[in-house]
Amino acid sequence: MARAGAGVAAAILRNWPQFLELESSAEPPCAVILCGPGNNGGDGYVVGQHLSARGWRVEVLRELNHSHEGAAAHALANLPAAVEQHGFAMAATGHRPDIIVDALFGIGCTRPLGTEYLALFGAVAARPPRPATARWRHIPKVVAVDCPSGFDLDRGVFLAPEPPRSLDQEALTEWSTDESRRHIATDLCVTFHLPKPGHVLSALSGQRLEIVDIGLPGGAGKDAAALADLPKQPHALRLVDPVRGNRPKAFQRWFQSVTHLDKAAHKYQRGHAIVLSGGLGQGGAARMAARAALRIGAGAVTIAAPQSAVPETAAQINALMLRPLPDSYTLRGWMEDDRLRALCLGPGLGHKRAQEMVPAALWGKRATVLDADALSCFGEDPQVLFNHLHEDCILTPHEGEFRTLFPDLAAELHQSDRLTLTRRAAERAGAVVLLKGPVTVIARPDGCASVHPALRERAAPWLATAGAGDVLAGMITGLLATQDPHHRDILGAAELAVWMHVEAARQFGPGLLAEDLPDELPALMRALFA
Ligand SMILES: NC(=O)C1=CN([C@@H]2O[C@H](COP(=O)(O)OP(=O)(O)OC[C@H]3O[C@@H](n4cnc5c(N)ncnc54)[C@H](O)[C@@H]3O)[C@@H](O)[C@H]2O)[C@@H](O)CC1
Ligand SMILES: Nc1ncnc2c1ncn2[C@@H]1O[C@H](COP(=O)(O)OP(=O)(O)O)[C@@H](O)[C@H]1O
Repeated sequence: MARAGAGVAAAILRNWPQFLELESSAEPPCAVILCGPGNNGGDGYVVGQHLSARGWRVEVLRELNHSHEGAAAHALANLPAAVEQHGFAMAATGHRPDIIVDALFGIGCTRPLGTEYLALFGAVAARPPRPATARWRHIPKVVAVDCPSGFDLDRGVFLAPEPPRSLDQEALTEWSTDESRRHIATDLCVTFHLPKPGHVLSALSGQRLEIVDIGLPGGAGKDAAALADLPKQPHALRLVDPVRGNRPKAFQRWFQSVTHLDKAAHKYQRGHAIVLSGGLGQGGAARMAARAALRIGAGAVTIAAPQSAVPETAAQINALMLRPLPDSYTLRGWMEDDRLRALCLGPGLGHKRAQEMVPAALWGKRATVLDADALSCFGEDPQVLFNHLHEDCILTPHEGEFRTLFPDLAAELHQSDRLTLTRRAAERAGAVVLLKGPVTVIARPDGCASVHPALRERAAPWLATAGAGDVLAGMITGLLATQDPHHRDILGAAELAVWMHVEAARQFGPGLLAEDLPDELPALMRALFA
Protein backbone atom coordinates (compact mmCIF):
# COMPACT_ATOMS: atom_id res chain seq x y z
CA MET A 1 0.00 0.00 0.00
CA ALA A 2 2.87 2.35 0.81
CA ARG A 3 4.41 1.79 -2.63
CA ALA A 4 1.04 1.91 -4.34
CA GLY A 5 0.06 5.26 -2.83
CA ALA A 6 3.52 6.74 -3.42
CA GLY A 7 3.28 5.55 -7.05
CA VAL A 8 -0.06 7.28 -7.55
CA ALA A 9 1.30 10.56 -6.13
CA ALA A 10 4.34 10.30 -8.42
CA ALA A 11 2.12 9.55 -11.42
CA ILE A 12 0.06 12.66 -10.73
CA LEU A 13 3.19 14.81 -10.76
CA ARG A 14 4.53 13.09 -13.88
CA ASN A 15 1.32 13.63 -15.78
CA TRP A 16 0.73 17.23 -14.71
CA PRO A 17 4.18 18.73 -14.09
CA GLN A 18 2.59 22.19 -14.12
CA PHE A 19 1.66 21.56 -10.47
CA LEU A 20 5.32 21.24 -9.47
CA GLU A 21 5.88 24.97 -9.96
CA LEU A 22 2.92 25.79 -7.73
CA GLU A 23 4.03 23.67 -4.79
CA SER A 24 5.79 26.46 -2.95
CA SER A 25 3.51 29.27 -4.19
CA ALA A 26 0.83 31.18 -2.30
CA GLU A 27 -1.81 29.06 -4.07
CA PRO A 28 -0.39 25.55 -3.83
CA PRO A 29 -2.12 22.72 -5.73
CA CYS A 30 -5.17 21.22 -4.03
CA ALA A 31 -6.39 17.65 -3.98
CA VAL A 32 -9.61 16.10 -2.74
CA ILE A 33 -9.21 12.39 -2.11
CA LEU A 34 -12.34 10.25 -1.91
CA CYS A 35 -11.45 7.26 0.25
CA GLY A 36 -13.49 4.08 0.52
CA PRO A 37 -13.74 1.48 3.28
CA GLY A 38 -11.06 -0.96 2.07
CA ASN A 39 -7.51 -1.00 0.78
CA ASN A 40 -8.30 1.26 -2.16
CA GLY A 41 -9.17 3.90 0.42
CA GLY A 42 -5.91 3.03 2.20
CA ASP A 43 -3.98 3.80 -0.99
CA GLY A 44 -5.84 7.11 -1.07
CA TYR A 45 -4.56 8.04 2.40
CA VAL A 46 -0.99 7.31 1.29
CA VAL A 47 -1.47 9.58 -1.74
CA GLY A 48 -2.66 12.25 0.66
CA GLN A 49 0.41 11.83 2.86
CA HIS A 50 2.76 12.28 -0.11
CA LEU A 51 1.01 15.26 -1.66
CA SER A 52 0.66 16.97 1.70
CA ALA A 53 4.38 16.49 2.38
CA ARG A 54 5.07 18.33 -0.89
CA GLY A 55 3.05 21.36 0.22
CA TRP A 56 -0.29 20.49 -1.43
CA ARG A 57 -3.57 21.34 0.28
CA VAL A 58 -5.14 17.96 0.79
CA GLU A 59 -8.66 17.13 1.86
CA VAL A 60 -9.75 13.55 2.50
CA LEU A 61 -13.44 12.69 2.25
CA ARG A 62 -14.36 9.45 3.97
CA GLU A 63 -17.00 7.68 6.01
CA LEU A 64 -15.99 9.16 9.39
CA ASN A 65 -17.48 6.45 11.56
CA HIS A 66 -16.05 3.55 9.55
CA SER A 67 -13.11 1.91 11.28
CA HIS A 68 -10.45 0.50 8.99
CA GLU A 69 -8.35 -2.59 9.54
CA GLY A 70 -4.75 -3.52 8.78
CA ALA A 71 -2.67 -1.42 6.40
CA ALA A 72 -5.51 0.99 5.63
CA ALA A 73 -5.93 1.76 9.36
CA HIS A 74 -2.20 2.37 9.58
CA ALA A 75 -2.25 4.68 6.54
CA LEU A 76 -5.15 6.66 8.02
CA ALA A 77 -3.34 7.02 11.34
CA ASN A 78 -0.30 8.36 9.46
CA LEU A 79 -2.19 11.17 7.76
CA PRO A 80 -0.53 14.44 8.78
CA ALA A 81 -2.59 16.91 10.75
CA ALA A 82 -2.45 19.33 7.81
CA VAL A 83 -4.73 16.99 5.84
CA GLU A 84 -8.35 17.96 6.42
CA GLN A 85 -10.71 15.07 6.97
CA HIS A 86 -14.44 15.36 6.34
CA GLY A 87 -17.42 13.09 5.91
CA PHE A 88 -18.97 12.61 2.47
CA ALA A 89 -21.72 15.05 3.44
CA MET A 90 -19.14 17.83 2.97
CA ALA A 91 -18.50 16.93 -0.70
CA ALA A 92 -20.10 20.13 -1.97
CA THR A 93 -18.47 22.38 0.64
CA GLY A 94 -15.23 24.25 0.06
CA HIS A 95 -13.33 25.18 -3.06
CA ARG A 96 -12.84 23.21 -6.23
CA PRO A 97 -9.58 21.22 -6.18
CA ASP A 98 -7.02 20.77 -8.96
CA ILE A 99 -7.12 17.00 -8.58
CA ILE A 100 -9.85 14.61 -7.44
CA VAL A 101 -8.52 11.20 -6.49
CA ASP A 102 -10.97 8.31 -6.76
CA ALA A 103 -9.86 5.87 -4.06
CA LEU A 104 -13.35 4.67 -3.17
CA PHE A 105 -13.24 1.13 -4.58
CA GLY A 106 -10.75 -0.79 -6.65
CA ILE A 107 -10.57 -4.51 -7.34
CA GLY A 108 -12.75 -5.17 -4.31
CA CYS A 109 -15.77 -3.56 -5.92
CA THR A 110 -18.26 -6.38 -6.21
CA ARG A 111 -21.50 -4.56 -6.80
CA PRO A 112 -22.61 -1.46 -8.68
CA LEU A 113 -21.66 1.85 -7.22
CA GLY A 114 -24.51 3.44 -5.31
CA THR A 115 -25.71 6.80 -6.60
CA GLU A 116 -24.61 8.36 -3.30
CA TYR A 117 -20.99 7.62 -4.29
CA LEU A 118 -21.45 8.72 -7.90
CA ALA A 119 -22.90 12.02 -6.71
CA LEU A 120 -19.72 12.76 -4.71
CA PHE A 121 -17.67 13.46 -7.83
CA GLY A 122 -20.21 15.84 -9.32
CA ALA A 123 -20.51 17.63 -5.98
CA VAL A 124 -16.75 18.17 -5.62
CA ALA A 125 -16.37 19.22 -9.27
CA ALA A 126 -19.25 21.70 -8.91
CA ARG A 127 -17.69 23.54 -5.96
CA PRO A 128 -16.82 27.18 -6.73
CA PRO A 129 -13.30 27.62 -8.08
CA ARG A 130 -10.66 29.20 -5.90
CA PRO A 131 -10.92 32.96 -6.53
CA ALA A 132 -7.27 33.72 -7.23
CA THR A 133 -6.40 30.73 -9.39
CA ALA A 134 -5.70 30.72 -13.12
CA ARG A 135 -8.55 29.54 -15.37
CA TRP A 136 -6.70 26.39 -16.37
CA ARG A 137 -7.00 25.25 -12.77
CA HIS A 138 -10.79 25.45 -12.78
CA ILE A 139 -11.33 22.02 -14.32
CA PRO A 140 -10.19 19.32 -11.88
CA LYS A 141 -8.36 16.25 -13.17
CA VAL A 142 -9.76 12.96 -11.94
CA VAL A 143 -7.28 10.22 -11.05
CA ALA A 144 -8.49 6.68 -10.41
CA VAL A 145 -6.56 4.41 -8.05
CA ASP A 146 -6.45 0.97 -9.75
CA CYS A 147 -9.64 1.69 -11.73
CA PRO A 148 -12.60 4.03 -11.59
CA SER A 149 -14.85 2.97 -8.71
CA GLY A 150 -17.60 0.64 -9.86
CA PHE A 151 -15.52 -0.79 -12.71
CA ASP A 152 -15.11 -4.52 -13.24
CA LEU A 153 -11.44 -5.05 -14.04
CA ASP A 154 -12.02 -8.61 -15.22
CA ARG A 155 -14.55 -7.76 -17.89
CA GLY A 156 -13.83 -4.14 -18.71
CA VAL A 157 -17.28 -2.77 -17.95
CA PHE A 158 -18.84 -0.61 -15.29
CA LEU A 159 -21.05 -2.66 -13.03
CA ALA A 160 -24.48 -1.39 -14.04
CA PRO A 161 -25.54 1.04 -11.33
CA GLU A 162 -29.05 0.97 -9.93
CA PRO A 163 -31.00 4.14 -10.78
CA PRO A 164 -32.06 6.22 -7.79
CA ARG A 165 -35.50 5.06 -6.59
CA SER A 166 -36.89 8.60 -6.52
CA LEU A 167 -36.73 9.11 -10.33
CA ASP A 168 -39.90 9.41 -12.37
CA GLN A 169 -40.02 7.94 -15.91
CA GLU A 170 -38.71 11.06 -17.64
CA ALA A 171 -35.87 11.54 -15.17
CA LEU A 172 -35.04 7.85 -15.43
CA THR A 173 -34.69 8.08 -19.22
CA GLU A 174 -32.42 11.08 -18.83
CA TRP A 175 -30.40 9.31 -16.15
CA SER A 176 -29.89 6.20 -18.25
CA THR A 177 -28.80 8.10 -21.36
CA ASP A 178 -26.37 10.41 -19.56
CA GLU A 179 -23.17 8.40 -19.07
CA SER A 180 -21.69 10.98 -16.73
CA ARG A 181 -24.42 10.33 -14.16
CA ARG A 182 -23.74 6.62 -14.15
CA HIS A 183 -19.97 6.37 -14.55
CA ILE A 184 -16.98 8.16 -13.19
CA ALA A 185 -14.95 9.68 -16.02
CA THR A 186 -11.25 9.79 -15.23
CA ASP A 187 -8.24 11.46 -16.80
CA LEU A 188 -5.67 9.01 -15.49
CA CYS A 189 -5.82 5.53 -14.10
CA VAL A 190 -2.92 4.24 -11.98
CA THR A 191 -2.78 0.52 -11.44
CA PHE A 192 -0.32 -1.77 -9.67
CA HIS A 193 2.04 -4.54 -10.71
CA LEU A 194 0.43 -5.40 -14.08
CA PRO A 195 -2.37 -4.03 -16.21
CA LYS A 196 -5.59 -6.01 -15.81
CA PRO A 197 -7.85 -7.13 -18.68
CA GLY A 198 -10.37 -4.43 -17.84
CA HIS A 199 -7.77 -1.75 -18.48
CA VAL A 200 -7.60 -2.69 -22.13
CA LEU A 201 -11.16 -3.85 -22.78
CA SER A 202 -13.71 -1.27 -23.90
CA ALA A 203 -14.25 1.71 -21.65
CA LEU A 204 -10.73 2.34 -20.35
CA SER A 205 -8.76 1.35 -23.45
CA GLY A 206 -8.34 4.89 -24.72
CA GLN A 207 -7.31 6.26 -21.35
CA ARG A 208 -4.01 7.20 -19.87
CA LEU A 209 -2.82 4.28 -17.77
CA GLU A 210 0.22 4.14 -15.51
CA ILE A 211 1.49 0.92 -14.00
CA VAL A 212 3.27 1.15 -10.67
CA ASP A 213 5.77 -1.50 -9.69
CA ILE A 214 4.92 -2.49 -6.11
CA GLY A 215 7.66 -5.05 -5.82
CA LEU A 216 5.66 -8.20 -6.56
CA PRO A 217 7.51 -10.95 -8.48
CA GLY A 218 7.41 -10.41 -12.24
CA GLY A 219 7.68 -6.64 -12.02
CA ALA A 220 5.66 -4.06 -13.86
CA GLY A 221 4.70 -5.16 -17.34
CA LYS A 222 7.28 -7.95 -17.62
CA ASP A 223 5.02 -10.95 -17.46
CA ALA A 224 6.50 -13.05 -20.24
CA ALA A 225 7.59 -15.66 -17.72
CA ALA A 226 4.09 -15.84 -16.34
CA LEU A 227 2.81 -16.38 -19.87
CA ALA A 228 4.85 -19.52 -20.20
CA ASP A 229 3.37 -20.78 -16.93
CA LEU A 230 -0.24 -20.07 -17.78
CA PRO A 231 -2.59 -21.81 -15.46
CA LYS A 232 -4.67 -23.96 -17.77
CA GLN A 233 -7.79 -24.07 -15.63
CA PRO A 234 -11.20 -23.21 -17.08
CA HIS A 235 -12.26 -19.58 -16.85
CA ALA A 236 -8.67 -18.42 -16.37
CA LEU A 237 -8.16 -15.03 -17.91
CA ARG A 238 -4.90 -13.39 -18.78
CA LEU A 239 -3.63 -10.34 -20.48
CA VAL A 240 -1.14 -11.04 -23.25
CA ASP A 241 0.86 -7.89 -22.80
CA PRO A 242 4.49 -8.70 -22.23
CA VAL A 243 6.93 -5.87 -22.70
CA ARG A 244 9.88 -6.80 -24.84
CA GLY A 245 13.15 -5.60 -23.48
CA ASN A 246 15.65 -7.20 -21.21
CA ARG A 247 13.94 -10.54 -20.74
CA PRO A 248 14.64 -12.54 -23.91
CA LYS A 249 14.96 -15.75 -21.88
CA ALA A 250 11.40 -15.49 -20.66
CA PHE A 251 10.16 -14.95 -24.22
CA GLN A 252 12.25 -17.82 -25.41
CA ARG A 253 10.59 -20.00 -22.84
CA TRP A 254 7.17 -18.78 -23.93
CA PHE A 255 7.99 -19.45 -27.59
CA GLN A 256 9.29 -22.92 -26.78
CA SER A 257 6.30 -23.79 -24.66
CA VAL A 258 3.97 -22.98 -27.56
CA THR A 259 5.99 -24.48 -30.41
CA HIS A 260 7.41 -27.89 -29.74
CA LEU A 261 10.54 -27.45 -31.82
CA ASP A 262 12.98 -30.29 -31.51
CA LYS A 263 16.58 -29.38 -32.35
CA ALA A 264 17.20 -32.68 -34.19
CA ALA A 265 13.92 -32.76 -36.12
CA HIS A 266 13.59 -33.08 -39.88
CA LYS A 267 11.15 -30.94 -41.82
CA TYR A 268 8.09 -33.15 -41.41
CA GLN A 269 8.78 -33.50 -37.69
CA ARG A 270 8.75 -29.72 -37.52
CA GLY A 271 5.28 -30.02 -38.98
CA HIS A 272 3.55 -29.90 -42.33
CA ALA A 273 0.75 -27.42 -42.91
CA ILE A 274 -1.63 -27.00 -45.83
CA VAL A 275 -3.18 -23.71 -46.81
CA LEU A 276 -6.10 -23.97 -49.20
CA SER A 277 -6.14 -21.43 -51.99
CA GLY A 278 -8.94 -19.97 -54.12
CA GLY A 279 -9.16 -19.93 -57.88
CA LEU A 280 -7.35 -18.03 -60.61
CA GLY A 281 -6.48 -14.49 -59.52
CA GLN A 282 -7.65 -15.19 -55.94
CA GLY A 283 -4.53 -16.78 -54.52
CA GLY A 284 -2.69 -13.82 -52.96
CA ALA A 285 -4.29 -14.16 -49.53
CA ALA A 286 -3.48 -17.88 -49.26
CA ARG A 287 0.09 -17.28 -50.46
CA MET A 288 0.62 -14.67 -47.72
CA ALA A 289 -0.86 -17.01 -45.11
CA ALA A 290 1.32 -19.88 -46.32
CA ARG A 291 4.48 -17.78 -46.30
CA ALA A 292 3.69 -16.68 -42.73
CA ALA A 293 3.17 -20.32 -41.67
CA LEU A 294 6.54 -21.29 -43.11
CA ARG A 295 8.36 -18.28 -41.67
CA ILE A 296 7.06 -18.82 -38.15
CA GLY A 297 8.30 -22.38 -37.95
CA ALA A 298 6.36 -25.05 -39.86
CA GLY A 299 8.83 -27.43 -41.55
CA ALA A 300 6.87 -27.56 -44.80
CA VAL A 301 3.86 -25.68 -46.12
CA THR A 302 1.83 -26.68 -49.14
CA ILE A 303 -0.59 -24.48 -51.00
CA ALA A 304 -3.56 -26.52 -52.21
CA ALA A 305 -4.93 -24.73 -55.27
CA PRO A 306 -7.57 -25.62 -57.84
CA GLN A 307 -5.97 -26.85 -61.09
CA SER A 308 -6.83 -23.59 -62.88
CA ALA A 309 -4.75 -21.58 -60.39
CA VAL A 310 -1.73 -23.89 -60.32
CA PRO A 311 0.37 -22.11 -63.01
CA GLU A 312 -0.29 -18.70 -61.47
CA THR A 313 0.60 -19.92 -57.98
CA ALA A 314 3.69 -21.78 -59.17
CA ALA A 315 5.00 -18.58 -60.74
CA GLN A 316 4.85 -16.79 -57.39
CA ILE A 317 6.38 -19.19 -54.89
CA ASN A 318 9.69 -20.87 -54.18
CA ALA A 319 10.07 -22.46 -50.75
CA LEU A 320 6.35 -23.12 -50.52
CA MET A 321 5.09 -26.35 -52.05
CA LEU A 322 2.09 -26.60 -54.34
CA ARG A 323 -0.45 -29.34 -55.03
CA PRO A 324 -3.57 -29.23 -57.12
CA LEU A 325 -6.66 -29.84 -55.02
CA PRO A 326 -9.62 -30.48 -57.31
CA ASP A 327 -12.27 -31.53 -54.78
CA SER A 328 -13.09 -32.48 -51.21
CA TYR A 329 -12.65 -36.23 -51.88
CA THR A 330 -9.02 -35.56 -52.67
CA LEU A 331 -8.65 -33.54 -49.47
CA ARG A 332 -10.10 -36.42 -47.42
CA GLY A 333 -7.55 -38.69 -49.07
CA TRP A 334 -4.71 -36.39 -47.97
CA MET A 335 -5.78 -36.90 -44.37
CA GLU A 336 -4.22 -40.35 -44.45
CA ASP A 337 -0.83 -38.69 -44.29
CA ASP A 338 0.08 -38.44 -40.58
CA ARG A 339 2.69 -35.80 -41.31
CA LEU A 340 -0.07 -33.31 -42.04
CA ARG A 341 -0.58 -31.46 -38.77
CA ALA A 342 -2.38 -28.19 -39.51
CA LEU A 343 -4.74 -26.69 -42.06
CA CYS A 344 -5.73 -23.15 -42.88
CA LEU A 345 -8.92 -22.43 -44.78
CA GLY A 346 -10.51 -19.13 -45.64
CA PRO A 347 -8.16 -16.49 -47.03
CA GLY A 348 -9.22 -15.92 -50.65
CA LEU A 349 -10.89 -19.33 -50.75
CA GLY A 350 -14.27 -18.24 -52.18
CA HIS A 351 -17.60 -19.22 -50.65
CA LYS A 352 -18.35 -22.14 -52.94
CA ARG A 353 -14.99 -23.80 -52.48
CA ALA A 354 -15.05 -23.06 -48.75
CA GLN A 355 -18.46 -24.71 -48.33
CA GLU A 356 -17.16 -27.82 -50.05
CA MET A 357 -13.74 -27.99 -48.38
CA VAL A 358 -14.43 -27.02 -44.76
CA PRO A 359 -16.36 -30.21 -43.82
CA ALA A 360 -13.69 -32.38 -45.45
CA ALA A 361 -10.90 -30.53 -43.66
CA LEU A 362 -12.65 -30.80 -40.30
CA TRP A 363 -13.27 -34.49 -40.85
CA GLY A 364 -9.49 -34.97 -40.71
CA LYS A 365 -9.37 -33.75 -37.05
CA ARG A 366 -6.17 -31.79 -37.61
CA ALA A 367 -5.45 -28.45 -36.00
CA THR A 368 -7.53 -26.21 -38.26
CA VAL A 369 -7.65 -22.44 -38.62
CA LEU A 370 -10.85 -21.10 -40.17
CA ASP A 371 -10.81 -17.49 -41.30
CA ALA A 372 -12.52 -15.16 -43.79
CA ASP A 373 -14.54 -17.10 -46.45
CA ALA A 374 -14.43 -20.29 -44.39
CA LEU A 375 -16.52 -18.41 -41.81
CA SER A 376 -18.67 -16.10 -43.89
CA CYS A 377 -19.78 -18.89 -46.26
CA PHE A 378 -21.80 -20.31 -43.35
CA GLY A 379 -23.72 -17.08 -42.81
CA GLU A 380 -27.06 -18.63 -43.76
CA ASP A 381 -26.84 -21.37 -41.17
CA PRO A 382 -23.83 -21.14 -38.82
CA GLN A 383 -25.00 -24.27 -37.04
CA VAL A 384 -23.90 -26.29 -40.08
CA LEU A 385 -20.35 -25.14 -39.38
CA PHE A 386 -20.63 -25.64 -35.61
CA ASN A 387 -21.77 -29.24 -36.18
CA HIS A 388 -18.48 -30.00 -37.92
CA LEU A 389 -16.10 -28.23 -35.51
CA HIS A 390 -13.89 -30.10 -33.07
CA GLU A 391 -11.69 -29.07 -30.15
CA ASP A 392 -8.59 -28.43 -32.28
CA CYS A 393 -10.24 -25.73 -34.40
CA ILE A 394 -9.86 -22.01 -34.13
CA LEU A 395 -12.13 -19.45 -35.76
CA THR A 396 -10.52 -16.05 -36.36
CA PRO A 397 -13.32 -13.63 -37.26
CA HIS A 398 -13.10 -9.88 -37.48
CA GLU A 399 -16.21 -8.10 -36.22
CA GLY A 400 -18.03 -8.48 -39.56
CA GLU A 401 -17.46 -12.21 -39.68
CA PHE A 402 -18.34 -12.47 -35.99
CA ARG A 403 -21.66 -10.77 -36.81
CA THR A 404 -22.29 -13.30 -39.59
CA LEU A 405 -21.73 -16.31 -37.36
CA PHE A 406 -23.10 -14.98 -34.07
CA PRO A 407 -25.66 -12.31 -35.05
CA ASP A 408 -27.38 -12.29 -31.66
CA LEU A 409 -24.10 -11.87 -29.77
CA ALA A 410 -22.85 -9.22 -32.20
CA ALA A 411 -26.00 -7.21 -31.57
CA GLU A 412 -24.76 -6.88 -27.98
CA LEU A 413 -21.19 -5.94 -28.95
CA HIS A 414 -21.65 -2.31 -28.15
CA GLN A 415 -23.46 -2.80 -24.85
CA SER A 416 -21.78 -5.87 -23.48
CA ASP A 417 -18.09 -6.61 -23.25
CA ARG A 418 -16.10 -8.34 -25.98
CA LEU A 419 -14.68 -10.83 -23.53
CA THR A 420 -18.03 -12.23 -22.41
CA LEU A 421 -19.34 -12.33 -25.98
CA THR A 422 -16.25 -14.11 -27.32
CA ARG A 423 -16.48 -16.63 -24.49
CA ARG A 424 -20.13 -17.25 -25.33
CA ALA A 425 -19.25 -17.62 -29.02
CA ALA A 426 -16.52 -20.17 -28.24
CA GLU A 427 -18.86 -22.13 -26.01
CA ARG A 428 -21.53 -22.18 -28.70
CA ALA A 429 -19.13 -23.11 -31.49
CA GLY A 430 -17.25 -25.68 -29.40
CA ALA A 431 -13.98 -24.26 -30.72
CA VAL A 432 -11.53 -21.50 -29.87
CA VAL A 433 -12.74 -18.11 -31.13
CA LEU A 434 -10.34 -15.24 -31.75
CA LEU A 435 -12.12 -11.91 -32.24
CA LYS A 436 -9.72 -9.59 -34.07
CA GLY A 437 -9.20 -5.89 -33.56
CA PRO A 438 -6.88 -3.46 -31.79
CA VAL A 439 -7.91 -5.38 -28.67
CA THR A 440 -8.01 -9.04 -29.67
CA VAL A 441 -9.91 -11.46 -27.47
CA ILE A 442 -9.31 -15.21 -27.62
CA ALA A 443 -11.58 -17.66 -25.80
CA ARG A 444 -11.72 -21.41 -25.42
CA PRO A 445 -15.04 -23.25 -25.12
CA ASP A 446 -14.31 -23.92 -21.42
CA GLY A 447 -14.15 -20.18 -20.74
CA CYS A 448 -10.36 -19.85 -20.48
CA ALA A 449 -9.56 -16.62 -22.30
CA SER A 450 -6.91 -14.07 -23.20
CA VAL A 451 -6.98 -10.43 -24.05
CA HIS A 452 -4.29 -8.94 -26.25
CA PRO A 453 -4.12 -5.16 -26.53
CA ALA A 454 -2.38 -3.29 -29.33
CA LEU A 455 -2.86 -0.03 -27.52
CA ARG A 456 -0.92 2.87 -26.11
CA GLU A 457 2.83 2.14 -26.36
CA ARG A 458 2.09 -1.05 -28.32
CA ALA A 459 -0.34 0.52 -30.79
CA ALA A 460 0.01 -0.95 -34.29
CA PRO A 461 -2.35 1.06 -36.50
CA TRP A 462 -0.45 -0.15 -39.59
CA LEU A 463 -2.11 -3.53 -39.11
CA ALA A 464 -5.34 -2.03 -40.38
CA THR A 465 -4.28 -3.00 -43.90
CA ALA A 466 -5.81 -5.49 -46.32
CA GLY A 467 -4.52 -8.99 -45.81
CA ALA A 468 -3.15 -8.56 -42.27
CA GLY A 469 -5.74 -11.05 -41.02
CA ASP A 470 -4.73 -13.60 -43.67
CA VAL A 471 -1.16 -13.41 -42.40
CA LEU A 472 -2.34 -13.88 -38.82
CA ALA A 473 -4.27 -17.00 -39.84
CA GLY A 474 -1.10 -18.33 -41.47
CA MET A 475 1.01 -17.56 -38.40
CA ILE A 476 -1.37 -19.47 -36.14
CA THR A 477 -1.38 -22.37 -38.62
CA GLY A 478 2.42 -22.44 -38.70
CA LEU A 479 2.68 -22.51 -34.90
CA LEU A 480 0.06 -25.26 -34.68
CA ALA A 481 1.97 -27.32 -37.24
CA THR A 482 4.98 -27.33 -34.90
CA GLN A 483 2.98 -28.76 -32.00
CA ASP A 484 2.80 -32.39 -30.99
CA PRO A 485 -0.66 -33.51 -32.22
CA HIS A 486 -1.25 -35.22 -28.86
CA HIS A 487 -0.53 -32.06 -26.84
CA ARG A 488 -1.94 -29.18 -28.80
CA ASP A 489 -2.30 -25.75 -27.27
CA ILE A 490 -4.55 -23.82 -29.62
CA LEU A 491 -5.01 -20.88 -27.26
CA GLY A 492 -1.26 -20.60 -26.66
CA ALA A 493 -0.51 -20.65 -30.40
CA ALA A 494 -3.12 -17.97 -31.00
CA GLU A 495 -1.73 -15.75 -28.23
CA LEU A 496 1.83 -16.02 -29.45
CA ALA A 497 0.79 -15.39 -33.06
CA VAL A 498 -1.24 -12.31 -32.17
CA TRP A 499 1.61 -10.93 -30.10
CA MET A 500 4.20 -11.56 -32.85
CA HIS A 501 1.84 -10.13 -35.49
CA VAL A 502 1.69 -6.84 -33.59
CA GLU A 503 5.43 -6.87 -32.85
CA ALA A 504 6.17 -7.49 -36.55
CA ALA A 505 3.96 -4.57 -37.56
CA ARG A 506 5.61 -2.30 -35.01
CA GLN A 507 9.04 -3.38 -36.12
CA PHE A 508 8.22 -2.49 -39.76
CA GLY A 509 6.28 0.66 -38.92
CA PRO A 510 4.52 3.00 -41.35
CA GLY A 511 4.12 1.85 -44.92
CA LEU A 512 3.48 -1.74 -43.90
CA LEU A 513 1.82 -4.05 -46.41
CA ALA A 514 0.41 -7.34 -45.17
CA GLU A 515 2.94 -9.17 -47.33
CA ASP A 516 5.78 -7.50 -45.40
CA LEU A 517 4.71 -9.16 -42.15
CA PRO A 518 6.05 -12.70 -42.73
CA ASP A 519 9.49 -11.34 -43.60
CA GLU A 520 9.62 -9.39 -40.34
CA LEU A 521 9.40 -12.62 -38.36
CA PRO A 522 13.04 -13.74 -38.61
CA ALA A 523 14.36 -10.55 -37.00
CA LEU A 524 11.73 -10.81 -34.32
CA MET A 525 12.67 -14.41 -33.57
CA ARG A 526 16.38 -13.54 -33.59
CA ALA A 527 15.62 -10.96 -30.88
CA LEU A 528 13.67 -13.56 -28.88
CA PHE A 529 16.47 -16.09 -29.12
CA ALA A 530 19.33 -13.65 -28.64
N1 LIG B 1 -1.95 -6.83 -4.26
C1 LIG B 1 -3.02 -6.12 -3.99
O1 LIG B 1 -4.09 -6.68 -3.98
C2 LIG B 1 -2.89 -4.65 -3.74
C3 LIG B 1 -4.06 -3.90 -3.57
N2 LIG B 1 -4.04 -2.58 -3.40
C4 LIG B 1 -5.26 -1.81 -3.28
O2 LIG B 1 -6.29 -2.52 -2.70
C5 LIG B 1 -7.47 -2.41 -3.47
C6 LIG B 1 -8.39 -3.56 -3.18
O3 LIG B 1 -8.73 -3.44 -1.81
P1 LIG B 1 -9.95 -4.20 -1.14
O4 LIG B 1 -9.88 -5.64 -1.47
O5 LIG B 1 -9.95 -3.81 0.28
O6 LIG B 1 -11.22 -3.65 -1.90
P2 LIG B 1 -11.76 -2.18 -2.19
O7 LIG B 1 -11.04 -1.15 -1.42
O8 LIG B 1 -11.80 -2.04 -3.67
O9 LIG B 1 -13.26 -2.33 -1.65
C7 LIG B 1 -13.51 -2.42 -0.24
C8 LIG B 1 -14.78 -3.13 0.13
O10 LIG B 1 -15.91 -2.41 -0.26
C9 LIG B 1 -17.03 -3.27 -0.36
N3 LIG B 1 -17.75 -2.96 -1.59
C10 LIG B 1 -17.55 -3.51 -2.82
N4 LIG B 1 -18.34 -2.96 -3.74
C11 LIG B 1 -19.05 -2.00 -3.07
C12 LIG B 1 -20.05 -1.07 -3.49
N5 LIG B 1 -20.44 -0.96 -4.75
N6 LIG B 1 -20.58 -0.25 -2.56
C13 LIG B 1 -20.17 -0.31 -1.28
N7 LIG B 1 -19.26 -1.17 -0.83
C14 LIG B 1 -18.68 -2.01 -1.72
C15 LIG B 1 -16.51 -4.68 -0.38
O11 LIG B 1 -16.87 -5.29 0.83
C16 LIG B 1 -15.00 -4.47 -0.52
O12 LIG B 1 -14.28 -5.47 0.09
C17 LIG B 1 -6.94 -2.31 -4.88
O13 LIG B 1 -7.85 -1.81 -5.80
C18 LIG B 1 -5.75 -1.40 -4.65
O14 LIG B 1 -6.17 -0.06 -4.62
C19 LIG B 1 -2.79 -1.81 -3.34
O15 LIG B 1 -2.64 -1.38 -2.02
C20 LIG B 1 -1.61 -2.54 -3.89
C21 LIG B 1 -1.57 -4.02 -3.65
N1 LIG C 1 -5.89 -0.47 -35.51
C1 LIG C 1 -5.38 -1.69 -35.33
N2 LIG C 1 -4.45 -1.90 -34.38
C2 LIG C 1 -3.93 -3.13 -34.20
N3 LIG C 1 -4.30 -4.22 -34.91
C3 LIG C 1 -5.22 -4.06 -35.85
C4 LIG C 1 -5.82 -2.81 -36.12
N4 LIG C 1 -6.71 -2.97 -37.12
C5 LIG C 1 -6.65 -4.26 -37.48
N5 LIG C 1 -5.75 -4.92 -36.72
C6 LIG C 1 -5.38 -6.34 -36.83
O1 LIG C 1 -5.11 -6.61 -38.21
C7 LIG C 1 -5.73 -7.80 -38.63
C8 LIG C 1 -6.78 -7.48 -39.69
O2 LIG C 1 -7.48 -8.64 -40.01
P1 LIG C 1 -8.74 -8.68 -40.98
O3 LIG C 1 -9.74 -7.64 -40.56
O4 LIG C 1 -9.18 -10.08 -41.10
O5 LIG C 1 -8.10 -8.19 -42.34
P2 LIG C 1 -8.02 -8.89 -43.74
O6 LIG C 1 -9.33 -9.58 -43.95
O7 LIG C 1 -7.79 -7.77 -44.70
O8 LIG C 1 -6.88 -9.83 -43.69
C9 LIG C 1 -6.29 -8.44 -37.37
O9 LIG C 1 -5.34 -9.29 -36.80
C10 LIG C 1 -6.55 -7.24 -36.45
O10 LIG C 1 -6.49 -7.61 -35.09
